[in-house]
Amino acid sequence: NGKMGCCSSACVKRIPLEKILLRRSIGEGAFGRVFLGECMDLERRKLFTIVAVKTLKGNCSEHLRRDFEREAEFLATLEHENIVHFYGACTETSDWMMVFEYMEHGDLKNYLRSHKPDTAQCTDGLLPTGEALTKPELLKIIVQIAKGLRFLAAQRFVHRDLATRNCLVGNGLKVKIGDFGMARDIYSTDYYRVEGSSMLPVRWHPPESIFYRTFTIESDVWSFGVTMWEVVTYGLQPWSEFSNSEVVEHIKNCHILPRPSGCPDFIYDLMKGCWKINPQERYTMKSICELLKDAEWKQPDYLDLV
Ligand SMILES: CC(C)(C)c1ccc(C(=O)Nc2cc(-c3ccccc3)nn2-c2ccccc2)cc1
Repeated sequence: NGKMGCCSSACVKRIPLEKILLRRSIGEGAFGRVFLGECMDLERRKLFTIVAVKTLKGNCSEHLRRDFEREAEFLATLEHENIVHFYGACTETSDWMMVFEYMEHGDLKNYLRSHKPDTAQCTDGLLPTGEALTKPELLKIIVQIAKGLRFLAAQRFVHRDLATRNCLVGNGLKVKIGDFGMARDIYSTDYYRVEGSSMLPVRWHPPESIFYRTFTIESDVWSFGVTMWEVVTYGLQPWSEFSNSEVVEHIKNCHILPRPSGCPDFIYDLMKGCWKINPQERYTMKSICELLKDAEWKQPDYLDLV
């Protein structure tokens, strides 16, 4: 089900079943469930580690199991502070388990939506669960996703589904790219079932991915631009005024998302650099990280009242 890349020599750490304690379900999807749990003897000097455990339903096909194995092998090779850490797998029972680091605040899309400034809050009736995120904090989130994606690009890994729904938030506003394959269940409106093929997140895809089904490091850069737009708007739906089929038309006509109110020009210029129609003209994640390095959110808020 996932799209993790080629199998690698890295062996996956085998975690014995008796070391894993599942506490409560934190996610339910078509292909399995995710639990909050504890894992013994995972880290030195620690009796147990709080973990997120993704289970793969026991009755799934042999093909899915092979997929699962390959994904686990590949995940084990990716180590970066902005990529969700994968500890290992347990295949002793019919329900296989993948053990990940636990990110306390869940997915970034939900986190942004529940930390919006008051003004925009009352529209959807959601009560703020915490303080609104400040502009400098939004920039800090964008920088962390950029570093994670730069690392994946350096590993020649094409993600194909970068979006805030597939990023996770931990304590201290730690943000990492990673997910449990639940996005199509939890955020089904982000996906469009194109004729006969799988569900595609067309609002995050460049023209070449939608029309030629090519996915590259450069198409991930386009998705990063849309992900920045999501962060700056505290989790708005891109092209929310259009249906999926209208969005496909829009992208075909080279329309790009408008500058969100309050978004500084230097951030919107970065987005536009990710949305060049010619993939080769788009910024690289390396150049984006450079440009973000010395940037702060200088734009005072009152400017977006004009
Ligand atoms: C950022 C890293 C490299 C850590 C990464 C990259 C890709 C995925 C991924 O591909 N997720 C993913 C999608 C689906 C998926 C479900 C249903 C339909 C279509 C796709 N499953 N998974 C999944 C499978 C096993 C473990 C966890 C996640 C995750 C992290």
